[in-house]
Amino acid sequence: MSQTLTRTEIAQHKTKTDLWFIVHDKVYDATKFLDEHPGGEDVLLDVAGQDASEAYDDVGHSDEAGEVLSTLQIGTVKQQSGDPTPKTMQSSTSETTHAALGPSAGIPSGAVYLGGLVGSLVAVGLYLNFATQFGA
Ligand code: HEM
Repeated sequence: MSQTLTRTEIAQHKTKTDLWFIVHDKVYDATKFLDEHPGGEDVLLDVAGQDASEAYDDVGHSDEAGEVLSTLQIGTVKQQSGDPTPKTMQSSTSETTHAALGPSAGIPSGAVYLGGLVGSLVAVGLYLNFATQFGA
């Protein structure tokens, strides 16, 4: 079967008797598989109607699991302009933002060093002045 389904449509199938989810842009109907899942039905209910790609990969499922998964496919995800950006894209964007802020943020270290040096010289000067006056 190769129907294309929107994320909004998929999100409506999130009950024990009607359970879909997405793994890598493919849509699966896991309703019949709920009872058989070696990892239990709760984890599948947790991702019902949602994108389960990360959760599925995190477990390190076997090739056998992948074969079962492929028998449950009912379609693919229809890409829409309002869809959330993939995680990898988001993190690279925020890294760029940090990098852009980096050089302009904070005081240059040279200025801090110079400030410290001037401060020390003033302190030594005051001490010498004091010592000369009072003969310490
Ligand atoms: C229809 C999709 C899925 C299929 C066909 C499937 C299949 C399997 C199979 C065959 C196993 C036994 C171990 C292995 O062969 O890798 C397993 C274990 C497991 N799965 Fe899934 N799985 C699916 C989805 C998920 C999802 C979406 C999650 C997490 C949200 C998940 C979490 C787990 C966990 C926690 C285990 C237990 C591992 C253990 O006890 O060692 N599974 N799954």
